[in-house]
Amino acid sequence: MIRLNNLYWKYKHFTLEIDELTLQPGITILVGNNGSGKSTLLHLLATATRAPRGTIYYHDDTMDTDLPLVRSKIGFVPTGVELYPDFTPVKLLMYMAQLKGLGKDFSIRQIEELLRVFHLEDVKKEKIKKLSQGMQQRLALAQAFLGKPSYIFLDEPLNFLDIHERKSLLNYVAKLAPHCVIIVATHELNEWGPVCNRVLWMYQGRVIYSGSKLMWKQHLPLKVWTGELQDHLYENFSSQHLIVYAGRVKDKLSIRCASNIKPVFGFVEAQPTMEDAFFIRKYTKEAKER
Ligand SMILES: Nc1ncnc2c1ncn2[C@@H]1O[C@H](COP(=O)(O)OP(=O)(O)OP(=O)(O)O)[C@@H](O)[C@H]1O
Repeated sequence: MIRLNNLYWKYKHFTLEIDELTLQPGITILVGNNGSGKSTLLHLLATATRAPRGTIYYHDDTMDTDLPLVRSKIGFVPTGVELYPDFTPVKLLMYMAQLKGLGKDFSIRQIEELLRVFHLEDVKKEKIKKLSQGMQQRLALAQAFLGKPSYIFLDEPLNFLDIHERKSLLNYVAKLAPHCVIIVATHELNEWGPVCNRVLWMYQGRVIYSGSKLMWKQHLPLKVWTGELQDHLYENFSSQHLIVYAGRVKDKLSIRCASNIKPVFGFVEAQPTMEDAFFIRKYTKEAKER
C-alpha cells in the first residue's frame, strides 16, 4: 500500500496538491486531461522528482528514511524514455538488474523470462537503436518488471504497441495485480477497463475521483444513448446533447451521446463504458463551473 500525505509540488503556473490518498494493491488507472498532472504524480511516486512538501509512505518507508530500499521496490516507465542506443536488450537488462542490486543468477533467469514475456527474444542481441519504437517500448516495460517490484508506475504504457502486444501487456499486468500497487496513466480507458480495479481522476493538479471502476460507471448524472441520425439534423442535435462519438454508417450518422432524457425516437439506452463515464463526469463538472 502507498499513502500520500499533504503532497505539494509546483512548477511555474502548475500546482499539484494532494491532501490524503491511499493507493491499494491492484491496477489503478490514472486519468485526466492533458496537463492535469498525471505524469508529474507518477514522477513523484517513482521518486524521480522530490516534492518540496508532503510525504509518500511505501508501507512504512519514505524517501527520507531509506531511499535505496524504496527505489529497489519500484518499477517505472515514463513516457519518451531514451534507452542506451548502442546497448543490446540483454546488456541493458543486465545493467538495470545490476543497478537494482539483483544477484547474477536471479537476473539471468528473470531476463530470459522478461524477454519471452515481451517477445524480444529474436532481437535480444540487436543494438537498441535498430529496434522499432514498439520494441523499444516493450524493452522499457521489461526493465520496469526486473526484481519483481511491489510498486509499478506506467505512463502511457500502450504507446507504440500493436494490438497483440497491447493484449499481452494487459494480461501480464493483470496477473501481477493482486500483489503489487500498479498505477497506469492512460487516455485509453476502455482498453484498461476490463483489467483495472480502480480509477484516479486528476483535474488541474488535484485528485477529484478515487474509487472503484464500478462506482466510476455508476450514478452518472447523464445516461448514454446510441442511435442513427440524418446529417441535416446533427447541428441542432449536437447543441442539445453531449456527443461522445459520431461515425458514419451508409447514409446516416451513427451517434453515441449522453443525455438525461431519450434524445429522439429510435435511440436506445446503452451501458456506459469507462470512457463514456469520463466524458460525462468531465462535461458535468465543467458545466457546473461555467
Ligand atoms: N519539467 C517540466 N517543465 C515544464 N513544465 C512542466 C514540467 N513538469 C510539469 N510541467 C507542467 O506541469 C503540468 C502537468 O503536466 P503533466 O505532464 O504532469 O500532465 P499530464 O496529465 O501527464 O498530461 P498528458 O496527458 O498531456 O501527458 C503541465 O502544465 C506541464 O506543462
